[in-house]
Amino acid sequence: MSATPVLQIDGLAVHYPSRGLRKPPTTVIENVSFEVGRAETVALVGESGSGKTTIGRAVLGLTPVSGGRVLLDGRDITHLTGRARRALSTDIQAIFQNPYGSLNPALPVGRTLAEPLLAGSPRSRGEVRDHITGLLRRVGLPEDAADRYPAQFSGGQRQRIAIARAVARQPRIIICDEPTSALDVTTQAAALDLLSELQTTLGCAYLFITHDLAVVKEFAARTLVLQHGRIVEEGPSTDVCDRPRHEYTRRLVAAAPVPDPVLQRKRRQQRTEAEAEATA
Ligand SMILES: Nc1ncnc2c1ncn2[C@@H]1O[C@H](COP(=O)(O)OP(=O)(O)OP(=O)(O)O)[C@@H](O)[C@H]1O
Repeated sequence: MSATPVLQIDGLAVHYPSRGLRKPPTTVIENVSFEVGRAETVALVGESGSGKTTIGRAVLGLTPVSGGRVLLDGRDITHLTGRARRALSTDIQAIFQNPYGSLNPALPVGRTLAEPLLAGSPRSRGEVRDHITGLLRRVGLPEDAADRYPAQFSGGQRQRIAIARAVARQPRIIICDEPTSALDVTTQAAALDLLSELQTTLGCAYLFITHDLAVVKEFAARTLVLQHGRIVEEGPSTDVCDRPRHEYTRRLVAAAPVPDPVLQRKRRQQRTEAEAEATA
């Protein structure tokens, strides 16, 4: 018997109100269904405006769902609000494109990282401090980073801080909405390596929203292609990237740079390890 997926999206629909009183709401997502397994990375690609971010926001409870269900470990979380929704932050986290906007500039990094920890079970100051030091080490930042402010870090370092915050309470799944697209190529590769490593050690799943097929192929086991709010193609990332069926993926593949084979091998190895641990 196969294990319950971490995330199940079943017939999801999202409508936004249209401008103008007489106009019916605009359908942005229609009848979208997919699953994400434990320690699995599923990529969500599609042209701008196809609804990728809206799906991520619906999972995070930031956008109201007008139809269908969102299940976390088999539990229906579609319409949870208030305290019940906040309690889910242990299990679902997000990393967004812009590390500049997603960290509070007025708080030292240590305080930002302490927030999710303090929101969980009670801990002493010493325990929190130790945990923060461990998190910073894990994402490759020095201990004294805790006392500095976001403005004192580079874009790549800030994204590492955002990743540290997302993994602080070992969530079941992280919604990654173009987490590397604001970074240069080297920093992007380092951030993806970090996410892979964390998946191997922590076993968290990723729903990875991106426009970058090279990233998809290296990082995600499966890929969903979205167009006008519907899934138009889905399968193992190698199939979607090597034998694209849809016009959008064909165009993307034609425009994608040739991926680095060494990096690809490393990512495949990490994925296999994470999957083996998840099924052990
Ligand atoms: N708050 C909102 N109110 C009304 N319409 C919205 C709102 N947010 C998004 N939309 C519309 O929903 C559609 C999907 O937007 P979404 O941001 O999910 O697309 P996307 O695939 O993530 O695009 P991109 O790749 O450019 O980030 C777009 O047509 C957008 O204009």
